[in-house]
Amino acid sequence: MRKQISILGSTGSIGRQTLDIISDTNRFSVYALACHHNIDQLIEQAERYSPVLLVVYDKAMYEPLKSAAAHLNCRVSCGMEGLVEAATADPVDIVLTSVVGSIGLMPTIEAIKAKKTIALANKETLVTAGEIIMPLAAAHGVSILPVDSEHSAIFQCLQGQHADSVDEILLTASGGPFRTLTKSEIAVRRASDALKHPNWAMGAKITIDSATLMNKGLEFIEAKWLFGVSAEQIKVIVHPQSIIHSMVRYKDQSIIAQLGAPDMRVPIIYALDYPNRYPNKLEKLDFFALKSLTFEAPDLERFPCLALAIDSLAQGGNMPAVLNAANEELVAAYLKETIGFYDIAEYIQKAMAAIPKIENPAIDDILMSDKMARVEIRRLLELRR
Ligand SMILES: NC(=O)C1=CN([C@@H]2O[C@H](COP(=O)(O)OP(=O)(O)OC[C@H]3O[C@@H](n4cnc5c(N)ncnc54)[C@H](OP(=O)(O)O)[C@@H]3O)[C@@H](O)[C@H]2O)C=CC1
Ligand SMILES: CC(=O)[C@@H](O)[C@H](O)COP(=O)(O)O
Ligand SMILES: [Mn+2]
Repeated sequence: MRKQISILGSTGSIGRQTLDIISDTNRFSVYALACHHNIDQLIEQAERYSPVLLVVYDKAMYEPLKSAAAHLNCRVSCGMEGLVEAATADPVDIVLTSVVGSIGLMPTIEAIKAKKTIALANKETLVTAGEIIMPLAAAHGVSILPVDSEHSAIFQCLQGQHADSVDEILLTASGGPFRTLTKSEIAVRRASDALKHPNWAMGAKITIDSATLMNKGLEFIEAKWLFGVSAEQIKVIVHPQSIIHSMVRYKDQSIIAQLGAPDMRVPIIYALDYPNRYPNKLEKLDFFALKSLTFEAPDLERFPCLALAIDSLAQGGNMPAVLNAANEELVAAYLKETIGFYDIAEYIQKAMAAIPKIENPAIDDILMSDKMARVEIRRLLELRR
């Protein structure tokens, strides 16, 4: 029986690679495809993959989507209700959450309540509400299968091992495009420079996060919740080649690593077809073509966003949600070239200081904190105009 999959964010980098890799298999049927506003691409995907449901989040695009989909045999929906419908419909087995940003939180929660397997690419979900999501998934007997390459690697390194034999998680980072630059050189780099990731072709937001090392900070928080370790048990190691996708050090000093070419289709299909290893036709990693694998410590002075993310986790409560929402707003501003590289860290810090801390937040507190952080960032950026 083919598994029915809903892809939230099908028009993005992860969504497109997912459709690419599953079209080589006969394991999956596409139940729903969802996007923010790129309905032209959504229609092209629908023509090829024949989903039952198409969703556009932007309500202004609902009528245009309906007209464009008139020749297709599928339902059309919009807004958060549409995303939730895609995430919870009865026939759906797996929900791939590959939207960007904290918008992924509510559909994921509803999918968990509907007992769907979650293939989680959207790291912002666990960053903002990992403390709520993980127990919720456990209570509903739902698996959260990581798609993020490092977390897929760690998950693979943990297979068949006892949780209490883990010493630490070694989370690898490429270091991004500014790894070798001085602070004053980085300070004047623009989004067009930051968008040149050395190893991965990804969406704009995560690519900027890689340049600031916020991506590694978000992944640090994601790892804490996914694998139930303490922050002290997670070490970030800069590994510029992105061949080792992460490692686990065990208490006997054995280290298990997962390696491969930097290709997201590997962790995507691993999550979707877990525990199988689908025999795909992707390029084989050629060890003799690799010059070397190197390692460095992260520099928190040049990349303060990593320290801020770790600090938000130490503060706990709603602070990671505040950090994340502030970062989303600031990355959007950096992409528009209205702020500089180091403004991102500076204003995140300001938002974290301004928003009242909430211990043990409920989902409504998380959503409110997310909103407050965005309002605060917009206010601060308006003031400096
Ligand atoms: N790209 C990668 O290699 C990796 C990505 N991730 C994570 O996966 C997630 C997606 O990243 P990526 O694919 O790069 O991002 P992209 O920017 O390439 O794609 C984002 C996708 O989300 C959709 N989207 C955005 N907002 C909404 C919304 N409100 N409602 C519905 N759909 C929405 C976009 O639709 P539209 O096209 O209409 O704007 C698009 O389909 C992020 O959380 C990222 O951190 C994790 C590891 C690797
Ligand atoms: C492909 C993937 O998982 C990204 O999150 C990637 O890890 C980004 O690279 P760095 O953040 O290590 O630069
Ligand atoms: Mn990653």
